[in-house]
Amino acid sequence: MAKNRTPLMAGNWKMNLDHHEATHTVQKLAWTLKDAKHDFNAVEVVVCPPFTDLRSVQTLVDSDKLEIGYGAQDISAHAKGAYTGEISAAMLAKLGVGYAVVGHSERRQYHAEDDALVGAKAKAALAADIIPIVCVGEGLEIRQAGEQVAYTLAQVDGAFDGISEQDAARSVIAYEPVWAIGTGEVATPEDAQEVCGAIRGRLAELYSAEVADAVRVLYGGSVKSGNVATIMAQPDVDGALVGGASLDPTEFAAIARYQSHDVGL
Ligand SMILES: O=C(CO)COP(=O)(O)O
Repeated sequence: MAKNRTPLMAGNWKMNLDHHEATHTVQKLAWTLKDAKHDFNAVEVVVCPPFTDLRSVQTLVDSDKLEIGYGAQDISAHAKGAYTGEISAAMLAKLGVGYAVVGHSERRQYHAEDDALVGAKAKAALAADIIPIVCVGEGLEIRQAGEQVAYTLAQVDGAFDGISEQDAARSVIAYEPVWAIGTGEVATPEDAQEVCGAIRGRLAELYSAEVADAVRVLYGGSVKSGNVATIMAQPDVDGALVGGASLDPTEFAAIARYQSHDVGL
């Protein structure tokens, strides 16, 4: 069955590239895609730089009328007030931010974020019309025990608890098996499909067939231009959340076009 969801290619830069480098990278990405006559309506392209880059990226995107979207890597669950170091959804919305990654495994691991907090962040994003990219995925031990589906679906249940059908329908979920992040150990297309398909099935149970059909489920973990096409061929994979390979604009442009690009990554 043909997918009727617009694929989304999102680059998570993590803690890389200052605001000067961000400007160069987004410019080069835009030019490369323009040269290739990329249809941004056919495949959406988004970068998620560090917070300190967002204003520069906004200025560039606005002044050059780029079709590249941009998102944040995290968002506060709180609206405002005495939360030192946090960035609110309203502040991000003011910068034209369209997406926010929530619950990335690195935040779960290093900042002890649990499903309840991830859900609260997703709700804060949605309330400001920012689309949350809710990250889920199992670690190596869970995978070795064959528990990846149950584990990941429990994360989906927790993160979407209390989120309305309408809000769920415009959310994005990224399945990122922790063992495949930054390791070069990409999940097989079948591994990705197994869990992405199960996530869609769970959305149908939690909400409705319409919500399950609307939500974009991304795969993330060592995605490169050389493996993106087979991953994207899976029926329930609607895009990729790309870490390391998104720092190279030529490579990320190739990924967005599902085309192999030999940069030796
Ligand atoms: O964590 C990731 C994206 O959020 C994946 O990172 P890599 O693409 O570097 O494996």
